Amino acid sequence: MYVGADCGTQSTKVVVVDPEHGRILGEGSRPHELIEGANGRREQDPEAWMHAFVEALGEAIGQAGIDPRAIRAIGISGQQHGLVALDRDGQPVHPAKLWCDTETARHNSQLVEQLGGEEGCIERLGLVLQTGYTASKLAWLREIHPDAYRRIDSILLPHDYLNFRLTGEKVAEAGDASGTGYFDTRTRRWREDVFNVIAPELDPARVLPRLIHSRELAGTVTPDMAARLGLADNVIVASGGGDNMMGAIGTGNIQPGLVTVSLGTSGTVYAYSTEPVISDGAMVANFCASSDGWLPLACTMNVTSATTLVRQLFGLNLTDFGDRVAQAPIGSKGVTVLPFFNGERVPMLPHATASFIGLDNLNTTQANLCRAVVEGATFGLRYGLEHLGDLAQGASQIRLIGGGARSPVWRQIVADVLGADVICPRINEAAALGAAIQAAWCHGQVAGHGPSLEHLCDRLVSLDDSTLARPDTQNREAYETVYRRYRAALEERYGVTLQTTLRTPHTAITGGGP
Ligand SMILES: Nc1ncnc2c1ncn2[C@@H]1O[C@H](COP(=O)(O)OP(=O)(O)O)[C@@H](O)[C@H]1O
Ligand SMILES: O=C(CO)[C@@H](O)[C@H](O)COP(=O)(O)O
Repeated sequence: MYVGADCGTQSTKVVVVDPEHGRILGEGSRPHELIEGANGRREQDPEAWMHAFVEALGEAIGQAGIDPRAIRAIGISGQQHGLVALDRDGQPVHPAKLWCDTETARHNSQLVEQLGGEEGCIERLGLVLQTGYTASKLAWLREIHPDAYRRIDSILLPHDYLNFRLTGEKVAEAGDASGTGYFDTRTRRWREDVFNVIAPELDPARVLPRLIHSRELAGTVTPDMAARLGLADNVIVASGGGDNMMGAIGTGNIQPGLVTVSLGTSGTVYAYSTEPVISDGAMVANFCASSDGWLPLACTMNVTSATTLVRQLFGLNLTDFGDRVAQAPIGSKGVTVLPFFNGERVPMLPHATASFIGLDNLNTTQANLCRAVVEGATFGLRYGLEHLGDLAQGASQIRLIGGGARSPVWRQIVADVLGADVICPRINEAAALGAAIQAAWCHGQVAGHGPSLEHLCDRLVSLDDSTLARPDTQNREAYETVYRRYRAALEERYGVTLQTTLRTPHTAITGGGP
């Protein structure tokens, strides 16, 4: 049996799988609290992740009805980019600053400038630094909390931290390391020179974790932790990876031709590539996959975070919210929402706020506002998809994951807006499943005779035909007009247009929206 856990922004989800029989045996989840403050501060206590993991694991094992001593390996997936800075006793020097924190926008702009602008970033890192990435969080800590900064002994990402708590080892792999901003995503190596620009007082050779391949072990569960979790001795902990990298594995997106879209707290759209992809701008991040290869990705910051705000404003539960969305027509009777409640990454507007545009005395209804926020969040993903150009446009199918994918009406909106067949895996918690699959892969690699990752994905990633949504021709046409309205609002309010060129060593792809 193998365990996969995904430490998302809102909760940690755990699955227990039996790859031999291709079965998911149990699932569990526990929420985490978000510490929010002025100026875009969004932080979490790393201890809360550990607590949630332990509780969710207990629930998943209980549901599976298995003896925990039958578990062979664990894989951890985690929200990307969070800064977990530890002192020499392994204690956080400050709460973890998260991917969705925009307090560090100024520090990010300064770093981009110091590195020679967007071109300089691409030359050194293979991508352009964004406010959400780890780098500016470290620069912020250095300036705002110098005492905490001085106590830094090691720097980890959220999933690296959970690996450390389980094994006592401080390691990192390329997928999640891609989002730090001090890692070259083409050569899959730390960029010590860039790290020195961000944190000149810290020695990267000492504070950065050792890099391992994603098929390698992070370590084995320590005896104390094994006793706490009821596990057998020497349970393996796989390298794990960022939640999007694990979502790719958990949706079988490990070779070119598929697109995965996640409707989580963030929205992400990504496609596997066998080569690094170089964008001439910041919209597409040339991240590495947590298997082999690369995972060019566009991330928007306001998906279920935005829909939840509107849903809660009207005091609706998820079912009633879905009903309201279904009651309104396409285009929400002229209401356009730019849902940038948290600021935004794609397009790069860290200081933006949300806008409700076109409200009048007839269209200001719960149904129109609920639908408009869902449409706005989905348009953001289309904008991201357009930046992925041919990498995404040739895709045969979109595999839809994340909490929002549970909504049938939203699935149809995604199919109509993105213009492709949309289907969900049977297991909604695809990142946790991907982590379990990676754990089984890694376990096999250590034994020297394990199944390939492709084989494991074939066995464990199954699609739920009842979730299939196909684009409807009339709806698509209607959405072209509504999407143009959204883009016009984006341009008018923020001067944002779509212009990007993606390159691999062999191709040049120009993305172009209407
Ligand atoms: N049927 C649904 N319709 C819309 N949103 C939903 C639905 N089910 C769950 N969600 C939302 O999904 C979010 C959780 O998604 P998840 O992918 O687990 O997030 P994360 O990984 O970022 O913690 C919550 O905000 C929840 O309200
Ligand atoms: O920052 C990114 C991707 O670059 C986000 O996708 C985070 O990885 C958070 O994911 P969710 O909690 O929304 O799953």
